[in-house]
Amino acid sequence: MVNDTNNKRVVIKIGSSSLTSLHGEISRRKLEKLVDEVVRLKDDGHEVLLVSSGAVAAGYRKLGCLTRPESLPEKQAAASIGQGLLMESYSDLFLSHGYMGSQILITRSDFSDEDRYNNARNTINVLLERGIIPIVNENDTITVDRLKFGDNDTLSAKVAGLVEADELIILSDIDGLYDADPRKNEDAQLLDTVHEITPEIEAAAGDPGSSVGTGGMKSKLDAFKIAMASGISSFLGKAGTDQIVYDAVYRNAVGTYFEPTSVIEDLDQKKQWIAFNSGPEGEITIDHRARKTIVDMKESLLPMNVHHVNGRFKKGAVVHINDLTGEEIGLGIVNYSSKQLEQMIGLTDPELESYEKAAIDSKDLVCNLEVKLPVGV
Ligand SMILES: Nc1ncnc2c1ncn2[C@@H]1O[C@H](COP(=O)(O)OP(=O)(O)O)[C@@H](O)[C@H]1O
Ligand SMILES: N[C@@H](CCC(=O)OP(=O)(O)O)C(=O)O
Repeated sequence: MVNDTNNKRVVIKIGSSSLTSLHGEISRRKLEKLVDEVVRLKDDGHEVLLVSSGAVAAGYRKLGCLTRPESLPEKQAAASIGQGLLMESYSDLFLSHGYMGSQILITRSDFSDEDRYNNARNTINVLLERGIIPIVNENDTITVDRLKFGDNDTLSAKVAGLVEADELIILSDIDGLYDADPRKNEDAQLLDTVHEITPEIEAAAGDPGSSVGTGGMKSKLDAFKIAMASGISSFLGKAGTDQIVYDAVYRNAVGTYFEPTSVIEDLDQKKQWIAFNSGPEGEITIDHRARKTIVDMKESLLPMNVHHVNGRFKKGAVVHINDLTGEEIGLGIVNYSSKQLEQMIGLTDPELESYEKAAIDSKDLVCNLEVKLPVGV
């Protein structure tokens, strides 16, 4: 994080429709506008990281497709062309202002492995501290569907958590979050501040607004939930509006501000990784009393509280924790393999004494209540 308290670490996510024309070309004008704003923030001393979509949208035409392709191999081939073109344009524009951009392509599996996750953080920190503008996108060309983040909205929130950003700004083709899908309801009202993403707000979120957008408002809400639980202030506003990014950082912009969750402690880096990035490998079931211990009293889960084990996992794996009704309570990192845990079930207290460690330490345990969203988003 930057040292001067006035200077912020800002993550800006921009969608495909805000960077490209309808005909599958990069819009130099749109890109220039964004770059000008980033440059202004940099000149003010802020650190800026961009999460930029647009690889598929910028490449499909050059691939010979008249419209955005549907098939995965064609989308991936288009991204392979478009990503290079996007980076070329960003680099040119940033260099013309004396700044340097750098490319970072991430897959979901890079984030589900804790070492690679920490490594990504170290690399990005070096770039930010040296004044470079990292430009992140999903590694679309090689990622198979089931391993995709899927949309850059949640990717941007996970990246903001990774680098402990102060602000996450998501730019879209709409000027904020409305209390109803504005395409279906002309009386829909813009919400200027959101403290909690309630079921009513979720019900009002619809699909993408353009033929090139992928996430829609639903994926933006998932992103804001992650940011809020990670203690990051966020903003949703309309790309292309005059100095929207600059004004959002100084809280003068028209749009929707999402406040970090205050009733809940911010998740530390380890818990953020467990909750939002890890790939759980199995399940353990615990009883009602143990649920109280870990959820209400925030204590470690002891081996004697493990009722049932599902799946094969090693010590150090992340597992789902369920109660006896099957409801998920949270996620945690186990200190024992599934085989060891199974052997412990049914042992008496004195027999369990030889196992010195908890089944899951409280520092490695995230409960749904803590993050107020389905864990593992
Ligand atoms: N409650 C809502 N408030 C605002 N926009 C909404 C809402 N529900 C659905 N939308 C639609 O979501 C679109 C933005 O998502 P998307 O098309 O994925 O944008 P982008 O390509 O900028 O990421 C808006 O254009 C709007 O039509
Ligand atoms: N990674 C993809 C974009 C994925 C995505 O979320 O797109 P968008 O909804 O336009 O932000 C690309 O660069 O084409």
